Amino acid sequence: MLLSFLSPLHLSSTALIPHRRFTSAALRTQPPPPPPSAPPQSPPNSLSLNPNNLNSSAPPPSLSCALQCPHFQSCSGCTHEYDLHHPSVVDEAAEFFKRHGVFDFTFDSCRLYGWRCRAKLAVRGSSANPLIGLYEEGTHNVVDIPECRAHHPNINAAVELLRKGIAELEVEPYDEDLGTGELRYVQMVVTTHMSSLPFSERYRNGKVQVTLVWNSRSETTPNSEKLNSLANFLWTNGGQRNKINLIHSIWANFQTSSSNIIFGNRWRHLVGERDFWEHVGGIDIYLTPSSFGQANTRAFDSLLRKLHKYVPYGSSVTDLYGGAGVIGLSLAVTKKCRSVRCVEINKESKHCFEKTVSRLPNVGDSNMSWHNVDASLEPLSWLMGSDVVVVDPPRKGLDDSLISALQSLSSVKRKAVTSTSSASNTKEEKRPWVLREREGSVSIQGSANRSESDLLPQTLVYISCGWDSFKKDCKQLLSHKAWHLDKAHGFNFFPGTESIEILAIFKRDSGLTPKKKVSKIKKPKKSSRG
Ligand SMILES: C[S@@+](CC[C@H](N)C(=O)[O-])C[C@H]1O[C@@H](n2cnc3c(N)ncnc32)[C@H](O)[C@@H]1O
Repeated sequence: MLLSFLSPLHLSSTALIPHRRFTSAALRTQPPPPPPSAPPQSPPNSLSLNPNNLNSSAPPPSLSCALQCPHFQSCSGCTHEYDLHHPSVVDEAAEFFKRHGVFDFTFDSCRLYGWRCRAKLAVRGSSANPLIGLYEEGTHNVVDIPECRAHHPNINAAVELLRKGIAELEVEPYDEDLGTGELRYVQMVVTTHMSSLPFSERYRNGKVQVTLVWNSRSETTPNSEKLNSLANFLWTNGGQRNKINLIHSIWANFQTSSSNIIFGNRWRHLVGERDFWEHVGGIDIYLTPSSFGQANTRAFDSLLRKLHKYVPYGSSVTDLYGGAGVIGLSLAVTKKCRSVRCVEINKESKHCFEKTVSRLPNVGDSNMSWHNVDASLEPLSWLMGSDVVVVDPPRKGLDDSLISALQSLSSVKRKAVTSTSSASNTKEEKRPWVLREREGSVSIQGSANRSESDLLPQTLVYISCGWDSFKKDCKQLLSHKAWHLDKAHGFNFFPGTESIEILAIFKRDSGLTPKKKVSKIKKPKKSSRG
């Protein structure tokens, strides 16, 4: 049997193995959790860590930053119950960066509760008693998590509405062993972008886009009537005409495969607003239910705002592993970039890129493009022509070919590369992968027309969700003396776990041994008195 543990931690379309839990049952005290609609405040946000103090004896667990979730022992989502504001990997990270010359690593503890704006949940059990949640660790038993402390409160509210709908309409949850039943999974994604509300009320009033993963090939199969009834139930009882006004829209995804892949290829918009917008990094971004999206909207916004500080105005930026180009486009607007090229393997993101560009303010001068390309093929051609390269790879880290290209930049003979570069050579192109790439590209020409093909990146921005792969990649980049680490920051993207998001800024070394400065010996001034 295929192992498939559904974990909320990461965002692939397959289920993942949950983290091992490190906790002492004896430490578990049970004060009643505060109501989900009023999450307690996070502690002060940005902590500057002094690595010299990090080994002092650990303070006793404090309830002020404790998870206090009734599902903690059974659900596989969270692995840590105490000190949510300071996962222990932060201390290791501070030490690591200190060893590599960065002494002012900071960690932003972000929002500790109600932070998850994107969740994929399995639906099992029976129509009279549906279970909607994650797998118990090491099993395929789904645990109901109605009071999850990580979920945005409106995800929990939408799950409760779904539970009622399943019972009332006698919708059959999926049976993994038999392959029978109707509803397999549900994805809930919250948008907090409601410009009609004052900023302080937007997060709390987030609306939920619901995707029902239905066990049939398409909307024409006999059981699709039940799907429409369930969508109508949710919309009537939680849509914009209802006073609860909780649901943004309802989509269906059709999946009959017996594998552990959550989504099939067929998506249908059923009811509510089709367009889904969020606001991060100073821009409105467009997402479809099938797009990659960060689960922790607020923490991602903090990371982007920090990142803006390291990109000079008017830069030329390449955004590798760029998804729908959120990072690149956010820089295009806030830093008035001359050019932004986004490189992404998933062609589904192209539409989101185009829609996002359509709402960007004041980017008249900027050339912006999106390319449906594997970043590991011909990576040098994407590095050339930019001052700043941003990489935001999946958890496994950078592809080897990209690391080699980054290591070799100093020795690149500019002319030789630009003449063969797929990004710059438009004449008589015969290479099939380049031709395919052009077909999958979108290009928005601004008025900036300076030739940039001979630029070499001076700054590398590495955004990482995989601490182990980051350490490995970082050591490789530093070992060739091609780059040095300049700054590093951590963000609490997944409170309750040992995963943190890293923003690291590397600067390129020329590869030349610096010439010794000839010190000018000042002649002593002659005293006017002789
Ligand atoms: C962590 S996500 C980051 C997405 C985007 N930067 C964002 O914040 O929305 C990693 C992205 O890399 C893409 N990806 C994975 N392997 C790739 C490759 N070899 N070449 C280009 N993109 C790739 C994935 O499809 C995914 O969209």
